[in-house]
Amino acid sequence: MADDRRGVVGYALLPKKQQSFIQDSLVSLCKSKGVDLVKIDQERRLTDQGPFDCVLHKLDGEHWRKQLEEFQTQNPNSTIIDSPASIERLHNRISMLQVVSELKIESETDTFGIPKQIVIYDKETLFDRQSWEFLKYPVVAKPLIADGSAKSHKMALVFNNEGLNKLKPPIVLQEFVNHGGVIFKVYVVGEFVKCVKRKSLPDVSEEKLESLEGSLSFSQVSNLTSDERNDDKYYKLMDLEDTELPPQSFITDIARGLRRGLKLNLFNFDVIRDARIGNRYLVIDINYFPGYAKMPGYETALTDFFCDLVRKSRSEEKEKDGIHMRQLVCNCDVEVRKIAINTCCNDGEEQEKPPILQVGGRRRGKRYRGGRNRFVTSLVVVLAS
Ligand SMILES: Nc1ncnc2c1ncn2[C@@H]1O[C@H](COP(=O)(O)OP(=O)(O)OP(=O)(O)O)[C@@H](O)[C@H]1O
Ligand SMILES: O=P(O)(O)O[C@H]1[C@H](OP(=O)(O)O)[C@@H](OP(=O)(O)O)[C@@H](O)[C@@H](O)[C@@H]1OP(=O)(O)O
Ligand SMILES: [Mg+2]
Ligand SMILES: [Mg+2]
Repeated sequence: MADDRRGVVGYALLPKKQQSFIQDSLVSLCKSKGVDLVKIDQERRLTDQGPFDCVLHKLDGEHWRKQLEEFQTQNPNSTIIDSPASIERLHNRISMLQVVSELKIESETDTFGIPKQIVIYDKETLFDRQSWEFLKYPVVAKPLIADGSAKSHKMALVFNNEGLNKLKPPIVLQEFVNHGGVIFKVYVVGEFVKCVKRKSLPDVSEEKLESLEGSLSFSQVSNLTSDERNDDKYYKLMDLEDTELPPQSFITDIARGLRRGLKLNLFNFDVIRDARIGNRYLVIDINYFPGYAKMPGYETALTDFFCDLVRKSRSEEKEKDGIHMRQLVCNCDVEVRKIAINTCCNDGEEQEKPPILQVGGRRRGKRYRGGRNRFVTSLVVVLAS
């Protein structure tokens, strides 16, 4: 780490996410690099907890947003990963993919985009086939809202008009693009980018389309376990090994562009290769804070990212507002504690000392913001030089 203090990353996650993400292997690798992962108590005010160099979260709601705002105001040097406003954009399947259309990436061999799609708000428009005649069957019907609920993952592959009856607007109708039954999931962790293959829905040929009835409902296909897939003849025939990954540099360019455009650090996106064209890639979904534990080498990628964040927030701390500051960092035992407080605290002292810009530390497991106190166990004092 940049200084002697250990980095602290506070996390606020739903129980399921916490269980999959906060694994011992990640916690101990972070620890060995000087960063502690600390669970945020969601029952208590965020501003009463910490200090945190970084707050990592996947929680929604106005109450939580307010907590984050308040925390950021009181702790301008801490980083919130990621900002609720940026995450919000991914909760709507139209705004989610808009950013892809705005990307400009040069490649001589490959192209990218999104499938043709339309948002349908009511049944009238849904059954008015003319209003979306530019879409050919089959189409995928997706709930417009992608808020992480089970409902928001419930999709239908619609083969003909008959299949429209079961749909419940607001939905996005998206052209189903044949892609060889394999989807590419691209995981992004700050600068880090990793592309993996997963099973997807199989291609639908024109002949098959004619014989298929109405629609097929499905949910989180690429998350099914191999047992679940093998039990179902629909998925049995596909083979991942034979599929070539998309060019790494092309995918990395898209990932970097999306990261900038979305102002997000932790997300993944699903890409399919259009079987009709071969070198055309379509982004069909973007997810905030996905299942990183399924990504090979997730511990290293995340640990490097956290270390980087801590380093950056500390160097910003020192050069904030153009003032060069000195930091006194003490992990106090009784004697050092006395000396540190006597040396640093302004109260009642007349001798010349550099002005104190910021005092922080821990007292009986709580945050300490200055003043004399003999129970302070660690102290960070920022002095103007
Ligand atoms: N336009 C499309 N063309 C072909 N297949 C598609 C298309 N859209 C979705 N799929 C298939 O349906 C699956 C689910 O779609 P999508 O990724 O949009 O849903 P999701 O519930 O948001 O998924 P995730 O679990 O990744 O959040 C995809 O993984 C892919 O297999
Ligand atoms: O864990 P969470 O509940 O956040 O679920 C996320 C899930 O991760 P998991 O594998 O840990 O379940 C992700 O899987 P991968 O893309 O990485 O395969 C993806 O399906 C996200 O869309 C889910 O987020 P949601 O859209 O529901 O918010
Ligand atoms: Mg997806
Ligand atoms: Mg999704």
